[in-house]
Amino acid sequence: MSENVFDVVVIGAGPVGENVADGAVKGGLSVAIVESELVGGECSYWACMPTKALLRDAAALRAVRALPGASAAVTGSLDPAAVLARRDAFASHWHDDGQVSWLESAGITLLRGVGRISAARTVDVAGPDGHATVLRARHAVVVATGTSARVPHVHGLADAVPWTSREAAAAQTVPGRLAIIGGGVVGTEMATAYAALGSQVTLIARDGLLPTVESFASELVAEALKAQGVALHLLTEPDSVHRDEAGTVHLTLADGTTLAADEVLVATGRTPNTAAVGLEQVGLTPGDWLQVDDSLRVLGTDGTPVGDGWLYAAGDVNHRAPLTHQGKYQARALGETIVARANGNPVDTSPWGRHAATADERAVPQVIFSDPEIATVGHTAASAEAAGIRVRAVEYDLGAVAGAALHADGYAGRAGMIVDEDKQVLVGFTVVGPDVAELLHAATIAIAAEVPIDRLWHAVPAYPTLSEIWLRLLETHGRPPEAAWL
Ligand SMILES: Cc1cc2nc3c(=O)[nH]c(=O)nc-3n(C[C@H](O)[C@H](O)[C@H](O)COP(=O)(O)OP(=O)(O)OC[C@H]3O[C@@H](n4cnc5c(N)ncnc54)[C@H](O)[C@@H]3O)c2cc1C
Ligand SMILES: NC(=O)c1ccc[n+]([C@@H]2O[C@H](COP(=O)([O-])OP(=O)(O)OC[C@H]3O[C@@H](n4cnc5c(N)ncnc54)[C@H](O)[C@@H]3O)[C@@H](O)[C@H]2O)c1
Repeated sequence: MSENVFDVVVIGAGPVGENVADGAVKGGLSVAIVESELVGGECSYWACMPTKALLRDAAALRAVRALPGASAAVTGSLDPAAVLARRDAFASHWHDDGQVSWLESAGITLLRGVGRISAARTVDVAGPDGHATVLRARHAVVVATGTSARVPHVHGLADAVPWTSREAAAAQTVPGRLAIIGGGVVGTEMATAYAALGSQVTLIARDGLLPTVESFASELVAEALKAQGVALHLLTEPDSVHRDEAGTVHLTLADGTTLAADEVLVATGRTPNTAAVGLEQVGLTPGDWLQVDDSLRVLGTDGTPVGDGWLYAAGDVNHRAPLTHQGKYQARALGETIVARANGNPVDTSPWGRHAATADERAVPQVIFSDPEIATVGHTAASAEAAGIRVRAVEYDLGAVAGAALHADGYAGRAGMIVDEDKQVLVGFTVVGPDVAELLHAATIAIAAEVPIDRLWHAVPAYPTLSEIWLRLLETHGRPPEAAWL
């Protein structure tokens, strides 16, 4: 067994672990990163990149078909083999050489194997060749181990060998019939992708389709999925699943409906990869999400940082905002935090402070790449109310904006903004419609910068663009009374 000492040890080389390591190295610290599968994590090989590649061709085709002159130039149909081949390239053919080279160029030491905390500031690495290494950290250990698909306890489901998001993202053939359990983001995006690739898709959504977004957005996507031939079974769930000898999967739903499919995809949420990272060594329960404070230090059961604050958790594993961009945002803050503490410098975790991941609570942007797309940031009306904020919600028909009508014939979309009526600032924004993803960042800036509504009236959208929705929403809300926010 060999032993090595570094300033920082990171467990998990997904997008978040990589960025924590990079930040610490740039601050002059030595870093070892431990990875048990592929450097780059879920996002690069089985999540963001391959799934968006599966969706992109169908979105482009839809855009062309909404314009009579352009659609005349499109004579064939989608080529699934070409889509899957392009997806393979975006998943780097499931090889991580490129990201390993980047680690090397950044000066980060990679150890292949499973990392496990064995004592304070100590990580044991069980290498694939049976070689064990002990890593000691002078300053910090960071857990960035992400999540795995959660498979619910449904009778017969595990025996039916279901697809998880990994198999859906990496499939080499398109099933004739695909049943999807779960109407969240994964379920909705994969229903969109596989319907376009030619599968007969059935989606079972216990809590309705996309239950956490504004209903005007989820309803438009539900209608569009139905129009694409997707069978929606809402507000019910599977009671039992069985794969017969011929390979057909049979599902019986709680409402008595029976279904048959060639594959079944489970998309019912995630479970943290903490079962084997040695949480018991620090008095925590293996398999639990990691609770963290504002500087991402792991908290013990008494709510105070573990040990003297040497253990951190970033990304999906802390359950704050399980998205790649938010995890990388945490990673940037955490890299600087570890460097500051190592140098005995102060750490600013006040709201919007240099070392605080405040946006995780106030301004999380997300694009759901359904057809039509949904783009959201900050609160919905329901979440603002639950947070005790006095808000006013206004909505507007996006299709009525000149830029939208020009963008596509029959453009159907809608947008809504949530205004904190006491502070007169935007706290939430949702838009649904074809090609709305790039509209989102303006709203993210308005929320993170707390731009007063009165000032937003001076941010004039160009004509004729989709962004004119901003003007219509402001007009619908009306100008705040003078000095209302003082
Ligand atoms: C189907 C799907 C699509 C998604 N699409 C998007 C999207 O479009 N946009 C977006 O922002 N987010 C998307 N997400 C979410 C995104 O994938 C995650 O937020 C992101 O991957 C989290 O990064 P992470 O570094 O925290 O964890 P991960 O990417 O999960 O990386 C963790 C790494 O740790 C390693 N590891 C785990 N345990 C150990 C151990 N004990 N020792 C050593 N290594 C270990 C793993 O092998 C893995 O490489 C999607 C998720 C799914 C499932
Ligand atoms: N474009 C993106 O940003 C993107 C894309 C995909 C995934 N992600 C992230 O990946 C994570 C996982 O997504 P997900 O869709 O798996 O989880 P999710 O939590 O978004 O949705 C899971 C859904 O499954 C349903 N469900 C749970 N148990 C069920 C059961 N037994 N039967 C039927 N339905 C059941 C729930 O009602 C819920 O709506 C999320 O954090 C998401 O943000 C992001």
